[in-house]
Amino acid sequence: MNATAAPKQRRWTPPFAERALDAVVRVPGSKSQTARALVLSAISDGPSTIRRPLVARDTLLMVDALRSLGADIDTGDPEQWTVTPGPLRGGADVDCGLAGTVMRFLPPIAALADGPVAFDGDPHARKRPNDGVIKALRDLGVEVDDGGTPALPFTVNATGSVTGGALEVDASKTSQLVSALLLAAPRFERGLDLRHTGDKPVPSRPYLDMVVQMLRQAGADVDDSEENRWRVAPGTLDGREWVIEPDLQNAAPFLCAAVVVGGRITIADWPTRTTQAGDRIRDVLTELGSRVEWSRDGLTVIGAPSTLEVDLDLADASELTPSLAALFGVSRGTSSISGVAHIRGHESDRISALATELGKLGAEVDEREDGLAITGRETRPMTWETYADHRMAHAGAIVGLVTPGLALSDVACVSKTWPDFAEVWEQTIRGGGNAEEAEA
Ligand SMILES: O=C(O)C1=C[C@@H](OP(=O)(O)O)[C@@H](O)[C@H](O)C1
Ligand SMILES: C=C(OP(=O)(O)O)C(=O)O
Repeated sequence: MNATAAPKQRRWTPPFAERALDAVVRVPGSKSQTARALVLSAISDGPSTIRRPLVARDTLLMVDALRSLGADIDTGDPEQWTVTPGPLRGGADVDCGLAGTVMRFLPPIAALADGPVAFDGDPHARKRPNDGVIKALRDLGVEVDDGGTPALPFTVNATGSVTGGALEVDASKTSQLVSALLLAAPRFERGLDLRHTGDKPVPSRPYLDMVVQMLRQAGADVDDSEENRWRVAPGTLDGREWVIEPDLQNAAPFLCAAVVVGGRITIADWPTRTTQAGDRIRDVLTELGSRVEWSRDGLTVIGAPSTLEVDLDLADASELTPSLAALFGVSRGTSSISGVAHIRGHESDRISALATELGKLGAEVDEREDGLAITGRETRPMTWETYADHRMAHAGAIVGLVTPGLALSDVACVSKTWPDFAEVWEQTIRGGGNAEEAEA
């Protein structure tokens, strides 16, 4: 199977949970850290290594794209990739798949190449918002040909350099616009003085701490002391060793499973300090009444099915929405999620997709512009549509724990960030998890 091609659909019946859970789960590396490490390594002055990278469709698409732009990337060892930068060349065709990180992070890098770079992706990727990136590049003096529609497909007509300087953007649809510009900024002749001037706040803020931290680790001079303003000095970046943390967003469905079914789930190697937005799940599950404990192995959640009544603003951790909405859809009580209007532009319109599927399941759902209120009711057998969205598949797996006769229309979409998700989920629910296997 070609790991970067759009996956062929596979129907899946997730396991029904027969007993309380007791498992240690090892989740693969952070998508967001792997993407940033790849980009920074490709524009550094020397070679880098990336330890424990995420090996999945999104990051392999990033690898392919950076190779076509001139980097030499060795992915032969899945535990450690090496990146040797080369001059950025034009003439490349970049396949973004459905990866927001590729479609946003790479156009500003492509603008530094010595010729045109064309971008396209999966059918739904053409619907994801990218007007911010295109407008920002034009405001920086880079010519972009989008055929009149500011979304994929488009071509960045690069000429080898970007002047940079002061720039205002509206990043309220996606934080990735800010991350994208900051990643390329050290290579702009005058660096970048970037301001978010939109009426609404930038969502998913922890990802901006992540990009600033990683830029500094690579030797960049970044000033983020003023709210909604980031200043990056021009300069070179150092090649280095990156160590990627486990992906906490991908851990979330497993932790939610402990609450739905009862029992304990440990996620191995949970970082004690992190900029990952998914770390928020610890506080959320504590607020929901679960026990959350650190141990030598990692982070353990001890859950029990109970009535859930919370109102969560998930603006900073919006990718948790599908798993938590699924949890609310199979629990007693009414809970709500707000602050996530922008996830209508994620891999699917997640608010509408969740409202539709949870409604079919039997839950009472109030779909709002920026979230959902959900009251769990008795569930009924159904086909849970996944909309080519990995996190909708995670949500379907959660509701399947207590819904006999539920099948997912497609589980292959999980290849975006974790090709083995379904197998690990089955092992975990049936007993054991995957940690011993990973260590063997
Ligand atoms: O920078 C990143 O790595 C990401 C930022 C977030 O994007 P949004 O700001 O669009 O939510 C997040 O949802 C996405 O999965 C990864
Ligand atoms: C929003 C997501 O991804 P992307 O990086 O494609 O925006 C996600 O993984 O939930």
